[in-house]
Amino acid sequence: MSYQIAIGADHAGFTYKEAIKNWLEEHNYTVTDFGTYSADSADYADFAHPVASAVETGKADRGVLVCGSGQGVCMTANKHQGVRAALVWQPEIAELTRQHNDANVLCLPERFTTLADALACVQLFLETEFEGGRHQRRVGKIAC
Ligand SMILES: O=C(CO)[C@H](O)[C@H](O)[C@H](O)COP(=O)(O)O
Repeated sequence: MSYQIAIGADHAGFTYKEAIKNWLEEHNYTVTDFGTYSADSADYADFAHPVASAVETGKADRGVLVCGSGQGVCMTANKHQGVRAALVWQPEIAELTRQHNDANVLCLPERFTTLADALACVQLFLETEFEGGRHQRRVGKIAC
């Protein structure tokens, strides 16, 4: 069965969201695109909540969100139970947040990272395994 990815962005993340969607589809992921669907000004929470809900309810295996700084989508997604949304701007951080934090939603800042780095982050986020062990204990302490 194909891996399900929920994706979303505001206007400031629209260009990278489109490029990431194309990359995911070229690599045989199944993508649900929650918008936005143009570069017109929009509110990041309107797209981050549906993506996070899809991960929270198991309708998506992972989520990818993009806004200008990555902050607004990340704050919004982390309001959802079971969602561990990580703000990531370079590939090494993408790898670490999978290995150490078992992140299930990737938040990217279009205004502060290159598209090449953003795509590398997506690839590492999807292909890197959680290490468990001491990190499992710590992740277990996040929920309150
Ligand atoms: O949520 C954000 C900041 O925390 C995002 O970067 C938004 O994309 C940004 O605030 C949008 O700004 P704009 O001036 O309305 O384009």
